[in-house]
Amino acid sequence: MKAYWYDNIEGDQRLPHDSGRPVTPIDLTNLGIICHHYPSLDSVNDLASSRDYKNRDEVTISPTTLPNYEEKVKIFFHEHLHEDEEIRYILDGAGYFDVRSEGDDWIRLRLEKGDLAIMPAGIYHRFTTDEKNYTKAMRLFKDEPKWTPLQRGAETDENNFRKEYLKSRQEGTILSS
Ligand SMILES: CSCCC(=O)/C(O)=C/O
Ligand SMILES: [Fe+2]
Repeated sequence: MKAYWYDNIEGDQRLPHDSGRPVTPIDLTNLGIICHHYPSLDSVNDLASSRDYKNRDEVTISPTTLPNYEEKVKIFFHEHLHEDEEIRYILDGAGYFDVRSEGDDWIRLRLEKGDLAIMPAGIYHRFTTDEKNYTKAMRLFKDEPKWTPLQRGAETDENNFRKEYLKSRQEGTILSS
């Protein structure tokens, strides 16, 4: 996993957009983000049990495998939040998660095969593949596999999960395990 400040230069979202300014693990911890590199599924299974995640699915984001690819890519890259923690494990290929910093700037996380990221409920973020247009990811869910993105707007700023997230960041109460 590599983390850096996004360069904000207009253009293809799939390009690295690396400003050259690195983001430290402490910056990520302060946002409530946890990253691991797990070469085998055993560690993923252990993490799933320890956080009581009962379900999972796999998604292959590429033009040939994902129905309505172009539409989905747009939805993934539209800034949103979830009311659940988001855990993603990259099984193959690579992709970028952009997450909002405390000052509302974009931080880009490049995840490759074996990388796992946990993003807290309420954090604003978006996702894109890289230029190879291929990300195979495992999505972990506590209960039924459901994926509900709430696009950023006045309503999500008032969302209780968003408010809880901001509160927890002030208090530093999200555990970084
Ligand atoms: C790489 S998993 C597909 C994208 C996704 O689940 C998500 O929540 C993007 O923000
Ligand atoms: Fe998401």
